Amino acid sequence: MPEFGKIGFIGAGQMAEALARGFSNGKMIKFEDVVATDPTEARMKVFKDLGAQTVTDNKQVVEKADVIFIAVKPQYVGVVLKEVRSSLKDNHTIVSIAAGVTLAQLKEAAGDVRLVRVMPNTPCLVGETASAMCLGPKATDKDAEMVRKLFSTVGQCIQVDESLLSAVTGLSGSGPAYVFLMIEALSDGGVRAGLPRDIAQALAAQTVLGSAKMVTETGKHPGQLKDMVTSPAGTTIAGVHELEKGAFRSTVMNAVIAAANRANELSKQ
Ligand SMILES: NC(=O)C1=CN([C@@H]2O[C@H](COP(=O)(O)OP(=O)(O)OC[C@H]3O[C@@H](n4cnc5c(N)ncnc54)[C@H](O)[C@@H]3O)[C@@H](O)[C@H]2O)C=CC1
Ligand SMILES: O=C(O)[C@@H]1CCC=N1
Repeated sequence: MPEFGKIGFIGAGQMAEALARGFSNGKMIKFEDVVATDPTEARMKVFKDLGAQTVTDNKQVVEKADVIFIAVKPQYVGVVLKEVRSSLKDNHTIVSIAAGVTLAQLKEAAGDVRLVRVMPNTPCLVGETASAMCLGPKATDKDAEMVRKLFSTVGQCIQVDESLLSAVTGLSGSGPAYVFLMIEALSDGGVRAGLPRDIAQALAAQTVLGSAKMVTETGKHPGQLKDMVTSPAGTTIAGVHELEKGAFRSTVMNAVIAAANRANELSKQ
C-alpha cells in the first residue's frame, strides 16, 4: 500500500496535471497510484499517457482513491461533490483546490466528511509551489500532516485561517501569471534594447529566479536589496524612476487585490 493510498483527481485539467506531475517528480506518488477523471477525452489522454488510471465516472474515482483532489472550476465543485456524496466513506480525505469555494460550501455539498482546502500554484510542477491550506472541522492532524507532506515535496504549504485564503489566492495562487508577465516584459525590453530574444528571455528568467532567491536566502527586506542595485545617478535608478512613473507597485498591489476580490465573489456564487 503506498504511503498516501491512492490519489484521485476529479477534474484532470491544468492544475491537476501540475500537482500530479509535481508529486510524481517529488517521488511522493507513482502514477500507477493515481486515478483521474475528466469529461474531456484529451485531458484523460494526458493522464493515461503519464501512466495513471483513468475512469469515466466521478464516483469511480471515489471508489478507487483515498485522497481525492477536487480540481474542477469553482462553479462545478458543488455539482461534483453532490454527485459523489453517497460514495464517500471514512477512509476519504477530500482536498479542494478550487478558488473561493469555502469549507462551509464544501461541507454542504459533500456532507460532514474530512475536508481540506488548499490553494496551490502551478510552480508545483518544478517543485517550487507556494501553497496554503486550511482544515475543515472533521479533518484530523493526520490529514494536515499528509497534505503538508505531499505539498512539501513540491514546494511549501503554509497552514492559515480560512479567512486568509482569498488573499492567498490573489497573491500566490494567481501570482505566477503576474511574474510570467513581468518576465515577458523584461524580455521584450531586452529585445527593444537590441538583445536576441533567446538571450533576453534567459536573462529575464534568471534575473527573477536569482532575485527571489536573494529575498529568501538573505532574509533582507526587498527594498534594501533594491538599494544595493541602485548606484547614485546610475542606470538602475533611471529604470526604477520609469517604473514609479507607471505606478508599478500600486498596479501590482491592485492586481493582488482584484484577484482576491474575485475569489471572494466566487464564494458567493
Ligand atoms: N490553474 C491554476 O494556476 C490554479 C487553479 N486552481 C483551481 O484549480 C481548479 C481547476 O483549475 P484549472 O486546472 O486551471 O482549470 P482547467 O479548466 O484546466 O481544469 C478543470 C478540468 O475540470 C474538468 N471538468 C469539468 N467539469 C467536470 C466534471 N463535472 N467532472 C470532472 N471534471 C470536470 C474540465 O474538463 C477541465 O479539464 C479551479 O477550481 C481553480 O480555482 C487553484 C490554484 C491555481
Ligand atoms: O485563475 C484562477 O481562477 C485560478 C485560481 C488561482 C489561479 N488560477
